[in-house]
Amino acid sequence: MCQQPAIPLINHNIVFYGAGSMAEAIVRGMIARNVVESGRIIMLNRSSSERLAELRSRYGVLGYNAPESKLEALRTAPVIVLAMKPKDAAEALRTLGPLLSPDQLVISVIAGLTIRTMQGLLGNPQPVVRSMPNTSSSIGLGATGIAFSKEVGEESRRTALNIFEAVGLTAVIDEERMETLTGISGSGPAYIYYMMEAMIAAGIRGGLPLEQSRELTVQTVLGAARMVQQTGEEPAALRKKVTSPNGSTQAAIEVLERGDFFETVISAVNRCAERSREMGSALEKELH
Ligand SMILES: NC(=O)C1=CN([C@@H]2O[C@H](COP(=O)(O)OP(=O)(O)OC[C@H]3O[C@@H](n4cnc5c(N)ncnc54)[C@H](O)[C@@H]3O)[C@@H](O)[C@H]2O)C=CC1
Ligand SMILES: O=C(O)[C@@H]1CCC=N1
Repeated sequence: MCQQPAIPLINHNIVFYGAGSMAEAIVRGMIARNVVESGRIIMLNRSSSERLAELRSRYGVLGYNAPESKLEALRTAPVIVLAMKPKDAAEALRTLGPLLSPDQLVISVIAGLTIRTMQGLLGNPQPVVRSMPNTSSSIGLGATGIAFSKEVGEESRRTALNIFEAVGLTAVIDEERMETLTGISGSGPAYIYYMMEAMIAAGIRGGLPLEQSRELTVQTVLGAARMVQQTGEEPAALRKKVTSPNGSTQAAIEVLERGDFFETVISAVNRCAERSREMGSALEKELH
């Protein structure tokens, strides 16, 4: 279970600029861990007041979409988390740049958006953090990659780490590795869900009721992940322990091998990384 800090760790306002799935996952995780008071979280959305009302009632956060309140929140927050889709990022950064003072920290969760492009679109060498979290942050089991611009001081580094450590594991990495990390942990939950969809479907086709097939699949994935974590054994070693010579598992693995499962997963991770770079290049073009 998560430990609950007695005193909220974060005692300043955090603005989420973009109030979609990823912003909600981080906010939910932080509030569940009690690391920040909900009144310190301000969520901004482009237009949907229903979405903000939903977030306010679910988490007790503040939510603004009126232009003046948004600008005021952006001007004054010590920390701004950029959490819109890449296609909306350039316009948002251009709006944000002139509002900021040099001590405000901008943390992006946007896939592909580089530190250089961020600072270029802001129009100044603002301290910025490039991060790549995942949606499991909402239950405190996130995995977040973090890279800092050279302008980020020790206190701001700690601030960014506090946010993401509150919602899971963090890995400080060189920015050049961020696309690979996106391919593993940023998008990774979707690959596991896809695998689970297939396992559940197979159970149903084999005659198991949906609920049973679902429960068995969930427990299997959870148990397998915990086994790797708690035993410290390599996945390959644990796989061997399940695989009796000439048994049922071996037969199943042979089918996966015929489908080139191992290399297919690696290709998927590589394509994800490449797509992140493509999105980053599209944003970089906005500089010119
Ligand atoms: N969903 C995921 O699993 C992950 C997403 N990300 C990144 O998070 C970012 C957001 O993704 P999602 O939350 O999935 O998208 P989403 O579509 O659920 O949310 C984006 C939100 O930003 C709002 N928005 C757009 N422009 C705005 C503006 N100018 N001012 C205020 N609000 C604005 C939209 O109205 C929308 O509510 C993306 O850049 C993505 O690369 C990163 C890691 C994982
Ligand atoms: O699919 C996307 O582009 C985002 C980035 C990582 C997870 N979702």
